[in-house]
Amino acid sequence: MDSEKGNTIVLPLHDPRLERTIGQWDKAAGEVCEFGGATGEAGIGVSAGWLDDLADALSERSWVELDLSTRVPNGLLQALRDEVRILHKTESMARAGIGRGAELTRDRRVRRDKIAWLDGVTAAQAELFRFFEALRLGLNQRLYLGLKRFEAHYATYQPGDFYLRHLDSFKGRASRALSLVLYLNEGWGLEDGGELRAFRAEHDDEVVSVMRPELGRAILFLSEEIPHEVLPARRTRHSIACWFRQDEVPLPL
Ligand SMILES: O=C(O)CCC(=O)C(=O)O
Ligand SMILES: [Fe+2]
Repeated sequence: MDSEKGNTIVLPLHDPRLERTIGQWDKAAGEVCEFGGATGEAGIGVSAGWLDDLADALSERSWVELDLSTRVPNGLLQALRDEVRILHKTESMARAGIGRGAELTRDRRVRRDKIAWLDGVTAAQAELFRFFEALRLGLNQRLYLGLKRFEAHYATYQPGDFYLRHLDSFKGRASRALSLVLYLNEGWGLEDGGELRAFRAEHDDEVVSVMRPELGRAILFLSEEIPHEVLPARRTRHSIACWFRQDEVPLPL
């Protein structure tokens, strides 16, 4: 049992901006749209060519930076940002831990963010989950990762909050295989800090990517390969972290 999940609050938001997003997935997808939405009515902006590019980048260097603002409708990004803001303002987010279940520890020396798990119930989350599912299926076909499911949480870092260098998964656990972080902050400047720094590999100090957590930007990386850290934020910083997992039932990290 994941004690963190008990703190999730679901807000039944109706957001008219989302209605405009139906059909925009197709537009964003370009010529080929591989997967329909769960109900079949809305195509998703995940084209075969784009999946090929992602798979190539992941197999060559284990990470890839993405600008999802050209693929994910802007109304959806804004609706997700509004959800996390409401969760934060209503103090509905719980202090994040490290590990799971019996191994869960909340060590403020390591990470200071607050989180709320997504359950896909609001319209915005349901749409985002269709996008994650299309990614899962498309990358499984190309990389044989055996991704069985995904889990995702909102995270909020307040000024001064950080997350020290870590791996999202330990080798051989067959749990979290692929990490995706999607950022939800408009007008994030260099002076705002809070960058994600990704390193080449364990025991390697070479920085391979520095991400400013701007709305719609995202990074995808192999959970067991790429150590990363969140530098101290100087402004409230919102994001969604998603992990594609190889286990059918939740196991510790
Ligand atoms: O928010 C980020 O940039 C990364 C967060 C992270 O590394 C994590 O939650 O495991
Ligand atoms: Fe991480």
